[in-house]
Amino acid sequence: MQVNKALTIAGSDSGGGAGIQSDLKTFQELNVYGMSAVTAVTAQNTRGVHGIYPVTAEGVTSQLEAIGADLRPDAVKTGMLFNKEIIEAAAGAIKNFGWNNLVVDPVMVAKGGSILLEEDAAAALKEWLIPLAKVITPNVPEAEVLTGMKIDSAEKRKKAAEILCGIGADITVIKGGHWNESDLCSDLVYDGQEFYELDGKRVATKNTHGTGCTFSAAITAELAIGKTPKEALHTAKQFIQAAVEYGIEAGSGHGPTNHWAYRRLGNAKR
Ligand SMILES: Nc1ncnc2c1ncn2[C@@H]1O[C@H](COP(=O)(O)OP(=O)(O)O)[C@@H](O)[C@H]1O
Ligand SMILES: Cc1ncc(COP(=O)(O)OP(=O)(O)O)c(N)n1
Repeated sequence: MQVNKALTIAGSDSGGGAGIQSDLKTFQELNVYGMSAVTAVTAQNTRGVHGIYPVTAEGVTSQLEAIGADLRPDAVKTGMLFNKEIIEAAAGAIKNFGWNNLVVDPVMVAKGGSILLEEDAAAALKEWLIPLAKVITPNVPEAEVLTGMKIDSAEKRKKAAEILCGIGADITVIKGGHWNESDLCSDLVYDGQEFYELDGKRVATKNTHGTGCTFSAAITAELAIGKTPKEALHTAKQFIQAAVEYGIEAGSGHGPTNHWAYRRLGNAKR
């Protein structure tokens, strides 16, 4: 049986709600075979991050070379990369293997405030990784770090998206989870030519652990099966909306999103 394949280059979340665990569950739900290169092991639960154990850059390169030598991912995403050595290793392999169906989720800080990207590594993201990206998916605080501007109005959100496409991303999505728009939770898209919104309803819930990982993994899965970026973004937004609406009550902190809600609700068109 021929299947489409997607690769996540990201950190492990022992709690299962974010990171590679979230990405692989999302790939599976969207009928895509999932592969992973682990960048860091985190000791994490719904209450927060208790420890971070990075993999060496050599270890990351080795995983990527093993995948690249044998399996051909149809799309690739990056999540938590933790430091500039790992960013360089990931960008090098992505370039060498010509993995140009690339989604970059520039993960920086976990809910609860733990640092998932060292401070001096944001420049490496801009220099080495973002120029390779088909889609980049910062939340508002991440877009602020990457652009160096405060985003406190709709105009500034657009300006930031233009700057990020200027750095080299084909498409920038500035996500709306941290953007206070009353009962809306829409994400702004800029494709270098036009702006549009992925419309969503804000769900009043604490169970939002892993929203960004799940959303970017859904985009990656859809690109892997050959959807256009616009189609992939549309489906990913429906996927995350369902995953948040039916968020899972687990643990005493921020529970995870529900990866199977989209399929169980009968939204899957395939
Ligand atoms: N409370 C919510 N209700 C509905 N959608 C949400 C909610 N919070 C986040 N989302 C959606 O989840 C996705 C991830 O957004 P965000 O939470 O901003 O990312 P991150 O997890 O990287 O901080 C976006 O599509 C966003 O609109
Ligand atoms: C291992 C790991 N990777 C990424 C994150 C951040 O995930 P995100 O989807 O932004 O969700 P929150 O942490 O904000 O809930 C993570 N926590 N762990």
